[in-house]
Amino acid sequence: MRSGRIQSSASCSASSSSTFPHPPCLSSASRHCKFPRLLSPRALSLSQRVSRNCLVPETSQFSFSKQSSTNKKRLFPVNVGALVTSNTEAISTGPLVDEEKIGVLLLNLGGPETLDDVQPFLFNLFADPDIIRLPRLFRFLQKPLAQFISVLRAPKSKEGYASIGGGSPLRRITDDQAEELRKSLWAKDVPAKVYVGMRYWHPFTEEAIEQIKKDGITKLVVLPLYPQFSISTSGSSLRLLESIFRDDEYLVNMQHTVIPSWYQREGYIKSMANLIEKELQKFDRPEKVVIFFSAHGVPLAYVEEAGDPYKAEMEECVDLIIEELEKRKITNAYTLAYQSRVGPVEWLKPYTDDTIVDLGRKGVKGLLAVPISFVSEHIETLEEIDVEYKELALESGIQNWGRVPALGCEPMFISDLADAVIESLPYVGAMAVSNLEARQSLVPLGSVEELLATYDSQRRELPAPVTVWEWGWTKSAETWNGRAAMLAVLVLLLLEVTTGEGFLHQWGILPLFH
Ligand SMILES: C=CC1=C(C)c2cc3[nH]c(cc4nc(cc5[nH]c(cc1n2)c(C)c5CCC(=O)O)C(CCC(=O)O)=C4C)c(C)c3C=C
Ligand SMILES: [Fe+2]
Repeated sequence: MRSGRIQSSASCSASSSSTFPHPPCLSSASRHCKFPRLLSPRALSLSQRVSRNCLVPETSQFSFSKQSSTNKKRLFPVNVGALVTSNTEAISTGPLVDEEKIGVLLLNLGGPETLDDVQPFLFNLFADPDIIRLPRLFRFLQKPLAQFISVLRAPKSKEGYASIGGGSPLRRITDDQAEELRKSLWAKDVPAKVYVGMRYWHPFTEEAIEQIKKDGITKLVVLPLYPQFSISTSGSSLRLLESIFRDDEYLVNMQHTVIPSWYQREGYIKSMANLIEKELQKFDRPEKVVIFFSAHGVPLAYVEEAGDPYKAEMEECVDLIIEELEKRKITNAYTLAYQSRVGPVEWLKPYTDDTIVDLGRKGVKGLLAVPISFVSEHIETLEEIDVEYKELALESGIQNWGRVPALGCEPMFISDLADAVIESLPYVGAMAVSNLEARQSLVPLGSVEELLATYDSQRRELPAPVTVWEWGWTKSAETWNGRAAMLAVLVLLLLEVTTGEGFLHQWGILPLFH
C-alpha cells in the first residue's frame, strides 16, 4: 500500500475529511508559529481585532534579570515591540514583579471516581448547555432533561467504568500533570501555583477558583488540557469561567489570559511523534503498519452551524505530526477518524468503527491506534479503543494491533506546556473594571469571552447529541412544532420517571431503567 493518507470509503460523506485538505486559513506561516494562537485564523477573520496569525515572533523569548539592589527577580518579555496588534491593551508589556502571584488553571473534563458517581457525573455533563443546547424557550427543561438522560445512560456508562477498574483515572492523572507542570515552571524560574478545575466532576472549576482567590493569585493563565479547541470542551469550560468571573469583584480585577489550543506547539508534536515512533518499533514490519489517528468526535452541527474550529485544528494537528514523522524517515500510511459518538445525530466523519472495518476489507494487516484529542488515559482509550476497537479490528482481518499511550506526564510535553505558560505571561491583561462594556462581556483583552464570541457568537441551539433523541429527533422533525411536540413527550416521560406513574410503568417498561 502506498504511503500517505488513506482514503477510507467510510469517509465519503460531504462532511468527511477524506481529501485531507489544509483549511485554507491555515497558512504555512501559521503552521510554523511556535506560539499558541490566541485566536484561530477563523477567529481573526471574524473579529478583525488582532491583525496577525502569530502573536509572538519566533525570536521572542523571556529573560530573567535580578535587580542587584533589591535582589528581586523580574521577568521581562524581550522583543515585544515587534508585536502587531490592533488591541494594544491586550498585551501587558510591563515586567512581572515579585508581588505578582502567578497561577495556572488547568481545565479538564473530570470523570466519575466510583460507580456511584456515574449518574451524577452524567447529569452534570448533560446539564451543560454546550452539550445539549435547547431552544431559548425550552431552557427551563435543561435540568429535568439532564436528569432523564443521565438516568437512562447510566447503566451503559457504568458497565464501561466498571471494566476499567470502577472509575475514571482522570483526576489522578490530571493532578500528576499539574504537579509536574508546577515543578517544570519552578525549574524555569517561574514560581507559579497550578490548579485543576474540572467541568463535570471533582475538583470542580468553582473549587479551583475558590482556592485561587484564597491564595491571592494576581495573574492567571488559563490552560485547557485539550490540545484542540472545541465548543463542547474548552469552550464549555471557558463559558463557565466567564460566568464565575463576571459575578466576582476579586476575579473581575484579576488579570488573566487563555491559551485556547496548543496542538501546533513543537514540544507537543515531537512528543506525539516520539510515542508513535516507539510503538511502531514493536511491530514485526513497522513500515507496513497504518497509523490510525482516532479523535473524539463532535456532532457535525458544532462545526458546520456553530463554527467549532475543532475539525480544522484536528486535521492540522495530524498533518504536523506526520510532517515530523517524515523528517524522521517514517512514511507510513495514515488516516484520521472520529470515535465515541452518542445518539443518532450526524457526528464528524469518518467514524472510527466504520474506518476500521473498511481498512480490514482493504487488506490492512497492521494498525497502530493513536488517540489524539486528549492527553490522559480515560474510558475512551482504556475501554473503547483497547477493547471494542481492538476486537473489531481483529474481526475485520487486521492481525497486528497496537495503541499509542496518552501523553500523561511525558517530560518533553510537560516542559513544553510550561513554556506555553511562560510565553503567554506578557498577554495576561487587566480587566478594565471601570469600563461597563468590558465588564459585561468579560473581555479582559482577548481572553475568555473574546474566544467564545469568536467561535460561537450566535450560540444557536444545536441538535442534542444524546440517546434520548433516537426515537424522534430526525431531520424531518427539525421544525419548531416538532421540537415542541418532542419536548412535551419528554416532559411526560420525565414526570413518569420522577413520580413512578404513567403508561410506561403500566406496560412494565420503565422500571428497567431504575
Ligand atoms: C476532546 C475531547 C472530547 C470531546 C470533543 C467531547 C465531546 C462530547 N462528549 C459527549 C458525551 C460524553 N463524553 C463522555 C466522556 C468523555 N468525553 C471526553 C472527551 C471529549 N468529549 C472524555 C475524556 C471523557 C471520559 C472521561 C472519563 O471519565 O474518563 C461521556 C461519559 C462516558 C460515556 O457514557 O460514554 C459522555 C456521555 C458529547 C455529547 C460531546 C459533544 C457534544
Ligand atoms: Fe465526551
